[in-house]
Amino acid sequence: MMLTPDATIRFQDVEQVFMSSDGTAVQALANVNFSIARHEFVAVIGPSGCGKSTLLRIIAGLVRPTRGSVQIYGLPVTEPREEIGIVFQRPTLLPWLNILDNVTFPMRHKYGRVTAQETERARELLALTRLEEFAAKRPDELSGGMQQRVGIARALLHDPDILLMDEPFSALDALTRDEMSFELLRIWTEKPKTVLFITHSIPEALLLADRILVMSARPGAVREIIDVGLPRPRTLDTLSEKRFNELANHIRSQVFSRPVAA
Ligand SMILES: Nc1ncnc2c1ncn2[C@@H]1O[C@H](COP(=O)(O)OP(=O)(O)OP(=O)(O)O)[C@@H](O)[C@H]1O
Repeated sequence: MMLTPDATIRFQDVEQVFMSSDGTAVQALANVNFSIARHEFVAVIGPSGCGKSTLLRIIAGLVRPTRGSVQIYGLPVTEPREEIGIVFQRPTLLPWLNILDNVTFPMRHKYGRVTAQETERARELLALTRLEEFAAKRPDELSGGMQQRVGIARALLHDPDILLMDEPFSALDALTRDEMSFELLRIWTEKPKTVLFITHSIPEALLLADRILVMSARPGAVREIIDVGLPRPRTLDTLSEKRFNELANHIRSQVFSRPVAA
């Protein structure tokens, strides 16, 4: 077995079977193998229901795989871990708290209090996500894109080394979505992290990721791992590069074509 010494996240022969409410077994993942290196940005793309969120929830320690193992820094995942931050599709902010208190809320929830240092850090993160002027506002005074940035600031508060993002921009309009992608790249460059980013958007995956994991339809398995290899920093010009379009076409054919029957 080849060891990847610098692997931050490692899936080995992972299989996931769920029991659905009517008692039938649903195989969500079959034989998933891959590794993510430290501070690598990996996007996951694949048909609806192929197990992308399940993959993320296994890394987060929220689901135990039926078979196989997942390791973070060489240790099996047995429960949620401190070094992980998660950003979901919608940020679920608390409407009665202002933006600053929403960012520090996980600390208050977990430890019953927020230290001056954490508040200071939350302010820094609001600056990083370009929201410093909105610290005292309530969530409903912010646009969808701004609320999503609050969700990102909140996930970064405990300075996680690993960031798991489950379609974080899918509820946003196309322009805001592009803007958020560049914003995320800027944050990731300033504060490098290992990122697993689930998306349905091929351009988004190409713009952001070092590698793209293309999954096959349920039961989900890794169909192909693509080295994006587009130069960084990525800009709007990246979208019109020849390689960008070639890769986009290739991924499209992978996601939409059915596997050949054995
Ligand atoms: N807790 C659960 N109990 C039963 N079935 C589940 C559970 N979680 C997920 N599944 C099933 O596992 C399969 C994979 O679900 P998952 O949400 O991981 O897919 P996905 O690729 O993220 O989908 P989408 O792109 O539509 O968000 C689906 O068929 C889903 O119904």
